[in-house]
Amino acid sequence: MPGILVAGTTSDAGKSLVTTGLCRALHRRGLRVAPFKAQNMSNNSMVCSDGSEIGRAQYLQALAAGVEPGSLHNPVLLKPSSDRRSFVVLRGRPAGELRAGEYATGRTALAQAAFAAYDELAATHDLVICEGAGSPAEVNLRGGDYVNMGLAQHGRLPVVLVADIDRGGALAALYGTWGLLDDADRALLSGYLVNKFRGDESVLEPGLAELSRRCGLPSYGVLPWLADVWIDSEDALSNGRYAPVTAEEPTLSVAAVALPRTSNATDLDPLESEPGVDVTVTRDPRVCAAADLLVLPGSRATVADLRWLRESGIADVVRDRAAAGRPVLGICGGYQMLCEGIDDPVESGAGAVDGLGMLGGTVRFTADKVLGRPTDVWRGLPVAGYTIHHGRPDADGSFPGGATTGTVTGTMWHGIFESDDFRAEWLRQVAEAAGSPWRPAADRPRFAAAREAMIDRLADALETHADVDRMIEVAGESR
Ligand SMILES: NC(=O)CC[C@H](N)C(=O)O
Repeated sequence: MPGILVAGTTSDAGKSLVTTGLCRALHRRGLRVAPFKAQNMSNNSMVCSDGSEIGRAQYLQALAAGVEPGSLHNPVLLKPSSDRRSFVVLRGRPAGELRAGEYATGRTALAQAAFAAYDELAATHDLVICEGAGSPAEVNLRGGDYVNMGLAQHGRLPVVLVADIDRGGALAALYGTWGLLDDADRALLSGYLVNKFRGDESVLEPGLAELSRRCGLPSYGVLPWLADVWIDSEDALSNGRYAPVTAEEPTLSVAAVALPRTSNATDLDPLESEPGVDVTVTRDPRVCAAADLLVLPGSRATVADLRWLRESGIADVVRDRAAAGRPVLGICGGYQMLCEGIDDPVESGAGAVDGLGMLGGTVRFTADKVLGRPTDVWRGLPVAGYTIHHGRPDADGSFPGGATTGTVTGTMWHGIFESDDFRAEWLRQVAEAAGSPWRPAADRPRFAAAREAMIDRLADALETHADVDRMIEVAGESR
């Protein structure tokens, strides 16, 4: 059965967006389509209904494709805990660690599992839309590659190269990618797609014509810059991802700490989606002190990030805020940091260390990983979340998945702010405690509906600006 590989000339070229949009566009055309990413390196993950853990982006792509998300869609997930070490999730379950030097040697088993997952998807769908990682032109990594050209060769997949024209150098990046591949890999390139374009397309046209003339690759189209499309990202929390609040309305300011090993940064998306709530991702203690709400997000390295928090001066801000009755929220790793003590022979191997002591009890890390999708009712409002952690605090349940003492709250659950009524009511209380005039608007957008609409806008953009027919056609010729 056919497939296609969406590869990027750089990280962040928009592969995930294109893959998501294609999944929806082909699903709308009545095709049985599935997303696939052989290996994702990300700390933004999600728990599927069968308890397996995959990248957030692939989870969303499966929803866009109208299929139940599962570990087949992202068989290998590497969760970096330092620059030289990653936790391995294989077919949705923890499978040890990988160190930087082992990338060439320790990955044969991962490649086999990834190819087997692709074959299974390909056998049961009309079309598999594969997303590459980074750039396929990293020829130094080509030997053990199973996510870019290695996968393309395995499945004989035609490749669509996506280039980000917003950052500049898109033509050179496309030409350079074409030029660096060996003949066998180059033969699989089927065309390119220019992404994030703003301005007059007729100015770009001669550049594309020259590029096509030189490398013989056709253009699949030019996708415009889509300002109002955000997506469950695989990348770490980064400043500038969130649009500032511009209206002359009361605002609730939220400072989210950019921990070095932030995990599940997507927890902030529903807060950002709330009209009048202004989320700033920061490492500045002054911004953390001034905000109405301070959020410590999840972390893939709780003890190391707690040390960083102390060194940054933000731990002092947390203490001052708690003493002054100003709101603080810790999510998962952030909650663990707020507890009295942490006993961690697993993630950091540090043993017993002091926490910030804002919430009670000791967090105990165990080798087995908690993966779940719990639900609760808080003040009559339904709350749903998901759990991905080794460390278990003594949560007293005074808050879903956690505890509240005064204005300091912790939860082990990710994704809880996607529960619309709960989000509004909790933020209303935060605004009151912080002395902010912000109140939730009656006609607030529902988060899941907003995300669905975004997926549809992506599909519309592809149908309008890209040659989707030709992509289906070349995919059909792949085997
Ligand atoms: N998702 C998280 O924040 C995980 C917290 C911590 N690293 C743990 O495994 O327990």
